[in-house]
Amino acid sequence: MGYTLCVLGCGTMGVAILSGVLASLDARHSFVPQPKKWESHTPGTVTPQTLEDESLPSRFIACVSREETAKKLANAFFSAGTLGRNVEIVQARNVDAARQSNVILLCCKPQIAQKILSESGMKEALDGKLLISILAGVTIAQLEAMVLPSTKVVRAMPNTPCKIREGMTVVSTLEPSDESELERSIILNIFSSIGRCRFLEEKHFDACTALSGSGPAFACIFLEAMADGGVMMGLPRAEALELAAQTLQGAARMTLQAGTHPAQLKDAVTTPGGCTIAGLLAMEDGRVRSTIARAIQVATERASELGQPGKR
Ligand SMILES: NC(=O)C1=CN([C@@H]2O[C@H](COP(=O)(O)OP(=O)(O)OC[C@H]3O[C@@H](n4cnc5c(N)ncnc54)[C@H](OP(=O)(O)O)[C@@H]3O)[C@@H](O)[C@H]2O)C=CC1
Ligand SMILES: O=C(O)[C@@H]1CCC=N1
Repeated sequence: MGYTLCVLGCGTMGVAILSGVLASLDARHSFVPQPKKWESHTPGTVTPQTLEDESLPSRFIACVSREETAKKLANAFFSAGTLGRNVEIVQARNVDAARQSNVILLCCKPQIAQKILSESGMKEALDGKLLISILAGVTIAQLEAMVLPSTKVVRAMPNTPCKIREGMTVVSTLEPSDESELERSIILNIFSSIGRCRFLEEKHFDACTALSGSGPAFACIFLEAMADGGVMMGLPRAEALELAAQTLQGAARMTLQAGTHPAQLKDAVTTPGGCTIAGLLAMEDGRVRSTIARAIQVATERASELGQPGKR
């Protein structure tokens, strides 16, 4: 049982998603399976058990255009050592790969989508299938214009931490229908196995692209700057990075797990007349909040241009 998952354009994000999904399947299968209870099953109906089986990938195809990239991918997945779940790496054979697959994850650069989706035979290869696009700025309407009406197009905006199963993915909302039950399950199985996943209306996608898609880069600037400060004050570089990274992770987890508001967290650290308030005032003097918020604004505006041929 299980379906074939094809990654069309398997670069940084394709590898991150596939690696995370393979690791999650390994984790799932490392448990000793419990004997399943017999349950009545009317043919044609979808029980939770069959839904689960059908919504898990069991075969993986990764597509690239260059031989050099294919070789790099083979090494990456070989060294990942996933429990015998091989990834078939194909070069310049997108249509054939899509034909053999049930779910297609479009992970190429936004400007390559038109070229890949208009390859001879691609429309037919995608007929009746689920196409999940992670492309920044390319809308569902634009993608639907490139495929047959029978292809179900969904957008997702993941981020690089998917690779270690700490990702954040936003998926475009699905209209409730019988078919969307299995699609929802497939999408959730992919993205919630590699981090957090939530559905949001497509109108929010450019903002999500900037905030969580680009966000790891912004967070790394903050992380590096904190570590630099520690180095300036004499801490060894490696320890300074460890302290900064774990501190950011701790603060983020307190917000996510305990639901504590960041302002409350900040106030709890800030002893009156102490060193934290001295540091906070220095940050405010540097307009750190508006700088960070403006970065998200500018990145959102740029994301909206990435689907427009004249502005890429
Ligand atoms: N990077 C990120 O953090 C995020 C990126 N995104 C989105 O994900 C998409 C991919 O980004 P990213 O992974 O960084 O990009 P990469 O450049 O790393 O990956 C693109 C991949 O597409 C392949 N490719 C190019 N042309 C073709 C073709 N004709 N047929 C098949 N494969 C092809 C390339 O292979 P080859 O080298 O062989 O050409 C490469 O492996 C973008 O649309 C981006 O907007 C979304 C969220 C986060
Ligand atoms: O920089 C970009 O365009 C992509 C989209 C989100 C993260 N990287």
